[in-house]
Amino acid sequence: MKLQLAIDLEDVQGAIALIEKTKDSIDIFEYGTPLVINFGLEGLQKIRETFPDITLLADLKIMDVASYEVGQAFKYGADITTILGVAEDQSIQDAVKAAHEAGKELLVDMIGVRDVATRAREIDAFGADYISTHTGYDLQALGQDPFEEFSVIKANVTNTKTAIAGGIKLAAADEIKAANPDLLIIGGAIATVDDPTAAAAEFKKVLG
Ligand SMILES: O=C(CO)[C@H](O)[C@H](O)COP(=O)(O)O
Repeated sequence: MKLQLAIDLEDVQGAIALIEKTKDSIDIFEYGTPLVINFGLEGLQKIRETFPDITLLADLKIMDVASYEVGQAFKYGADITTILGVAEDQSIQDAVKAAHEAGKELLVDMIGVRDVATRAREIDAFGADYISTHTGYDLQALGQDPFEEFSVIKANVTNTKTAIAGGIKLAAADEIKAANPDLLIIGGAIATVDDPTAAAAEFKKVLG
């Protein structure tokens, strides 16, 4: 199981400091959607220049103009970018093609998808690299978590690697182990605690 740290609530210097503190324990660093909105892809580029060798995911949550936007993520230093599962089939197919032609990877975020089983089978057939269940902050606030939907996704894909995200804490270690995703995406439980180095190391020790 790979561990991805989602960096959502920092500025670019804060993101750099967080990467420095956690890089011994983290496999993939996510330049989160709020950073994309606040600092653009120039912020991503600065992180890439600072850390040439880390694996970087740009969480663009693409909805349209897929080939162009996927290309921009990679031009500014990403190794992986994201498109929404609710986007048009054509957009997801274009995004997969653009990512693979660039020798990079695409993650499909299933946030907001209603018929998860059917869409998971379709995403699998499109050849995406990762498919992620994602309980967003707005539903986390209502007490929801991603584990039930994750099991539906896992049961409906054969080739696509699975990822899980949405308010996950280390207290859920047993559920995480049972779910056994290829990629575990953690934001606040590492990024917003007093000692991110220790929190990341603990996740790696228990689950990595
Ligand atoms: O994509 C996101 C929000 O849209 C977050 O990066 C993702 O939910 C992981 O963060 P957290 O563990 O804090 O929920």
